[in-house]
Amino acid sequence: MRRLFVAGNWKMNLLGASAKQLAEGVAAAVPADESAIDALVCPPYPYLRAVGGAVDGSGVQLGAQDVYHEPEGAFTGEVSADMLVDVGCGWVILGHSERRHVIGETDELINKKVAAALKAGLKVMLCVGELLSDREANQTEAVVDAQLAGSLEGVSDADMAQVAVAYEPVWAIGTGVTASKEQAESAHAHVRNWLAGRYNSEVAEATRILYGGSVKPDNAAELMSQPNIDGVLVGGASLKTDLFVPIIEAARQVATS
Ligand SMILES: O=C(CO)COP(=O)(O)O
Repeated sequence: MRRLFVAGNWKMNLLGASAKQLAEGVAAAVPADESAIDALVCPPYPYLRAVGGAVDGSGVQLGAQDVYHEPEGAFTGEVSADMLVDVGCGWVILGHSERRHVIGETDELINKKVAAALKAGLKVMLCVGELLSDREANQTEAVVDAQLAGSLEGVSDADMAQVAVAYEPVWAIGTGVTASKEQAESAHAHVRNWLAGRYNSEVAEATRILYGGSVKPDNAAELMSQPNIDGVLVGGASLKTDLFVPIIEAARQVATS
């Protein structure tokens, strides 16, 4: 049975005081002995330590939004996987559509980052998802397949225990347009099928596939009730305690119903 996973991607939002306050609010909703669900917050790099301190002793895990693949050296502005581990991160988001489409990251670069993160002991939340134009051209599955294949090149069956996939259709991110539960479930089932083909049925069954794209308290339970949707990666609604905590509660309700 896959454990439902609620993750917050704070993107480039908040400042020190508001980040700490939000983290405290989320921590208060997830006790250290939380048994039903997993919860994760991914603040910007400068606030990792403070947010890590605020969630320490709760059931909330800490993650970063990116990493660089080189271990150390003359890479101005970049942050290594060992640095993320050193400041208390357990997870890193990789391949987010904003990094693919705004910053211009390729599957090849994302693949190097995946390898570096896994080598350092970080768990990876690998994001994939199609543009609206891809969906309209009936290319959703081909695009997702290519992203998975490129990003997971060289990642072993055993490594996959440390990887979760987030399906985030780009047209649903920050737009208020959520994929319908049928659209999301269909894409998730496709990803699981891809995992079964590339790896095996055990890996496919065990890997968590999260949905991301305009998740809100009022659509979270419906999405997470789908058989292949194992959680949500939340952007905008993860920035407010009174939106993110109800999504955590929705997950708990689905998990225990
Ligand atoms: O990109 C996302 C999470 O990584 C989703 O963002 P929104 O929830 O703001 O649509």
